[in-house]
Amino acid sequence: MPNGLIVKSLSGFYYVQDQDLYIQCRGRGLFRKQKRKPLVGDYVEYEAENKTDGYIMELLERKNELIRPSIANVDQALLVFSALEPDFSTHLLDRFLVHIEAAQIEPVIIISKMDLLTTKQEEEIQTYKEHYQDIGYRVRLTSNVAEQGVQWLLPDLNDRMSVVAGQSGVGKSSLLNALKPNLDIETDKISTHLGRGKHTTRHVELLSIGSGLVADTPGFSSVEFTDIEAEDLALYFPEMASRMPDCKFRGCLHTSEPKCAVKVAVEEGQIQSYRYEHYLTFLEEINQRKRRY
Ligand SMILES: Nc1nc2c(ncn2[C@@H]2O[C@H](COP(=O)(O)OP(=O)(O)OP(=O)(O)O)[C@@H](O)[C@H]2O)c(=O)[nH]1
Ligand SMILES: [Zn+2]
Repeated sequence: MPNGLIVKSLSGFYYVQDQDLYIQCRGRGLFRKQKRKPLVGDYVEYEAENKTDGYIMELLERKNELIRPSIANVDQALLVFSALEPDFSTHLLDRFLVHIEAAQIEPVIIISKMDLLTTKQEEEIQTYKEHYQDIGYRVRLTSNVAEQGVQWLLPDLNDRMSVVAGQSGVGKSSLLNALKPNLDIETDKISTHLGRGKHTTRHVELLSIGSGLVADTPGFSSVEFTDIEAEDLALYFPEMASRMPDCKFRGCLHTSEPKCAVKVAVEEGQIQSYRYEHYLTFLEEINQRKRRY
């Protein structure tokens, strides 16, 4: 049976892309009975009745699943933060990063509105950029995305599926709109093909850019640690995770335990102290939440 990718879901139809084929499918009745809902981003087995219509017969295993937007198999999140308006906050950045690490999604940290900064402020952002790069993260700085286009971002988008996320006002829509000139070719083709106007109904759609896919709608804008356990938190700080095996005690939470390799690294300046402070804050939040239940 042929395999394809659901690139759009609208009014009970799933649009399955299989190389050059673009097939309007219905889900098998069985899915409803089993309470399984095909999602945009799902890889599926389908049966085509002809070149344009078919049925989804089986959903292949999902790597992950986001709620908003409702989408499966996300590889990467473009985490947008503005340098100013709203002010850049490592606290908020770390909060997003923990969430993304826990979901096993690769982050790309994008810091927008660099054009608004004084030289001194710019140096500060450059320092943070180095800190996060040292941890192993990709960091991209950008000014006026609209004029800049997206050439700078294209290499990051290839061969994977991305979503855009970040708090309100940071420039997520601006980024998506900057991607659009590239995208319109694809969307136009698809719309004509389906004989309906473009963007008439709000829906999630995967758009191809270069050899990558991007969900055409901003994703989550806030995060809470609802499903993260205290013992796991340090795993989502890569620079702590790599040092944990050297802690004296198994199950070390890196707070007041003796011979903690993480705390030694903080004291020696190998781990940024603000990162460690955020770890402690998040740990406290997780423990508070536990006490409430
Ligand atoms: N100076 C400057 N302004 C920017 C930049 N990127 C976005 N903006 C402006 O910032 C404001 C917010 O941008 P949006 O793209 O709407 O932000 P958003 O993240 O989509 O916001 P929500 O829709 O509220 O989630 C708009 O007025 C943009 O024109 C930038 O790189 N430089
Ligand atoms: Zn420790």
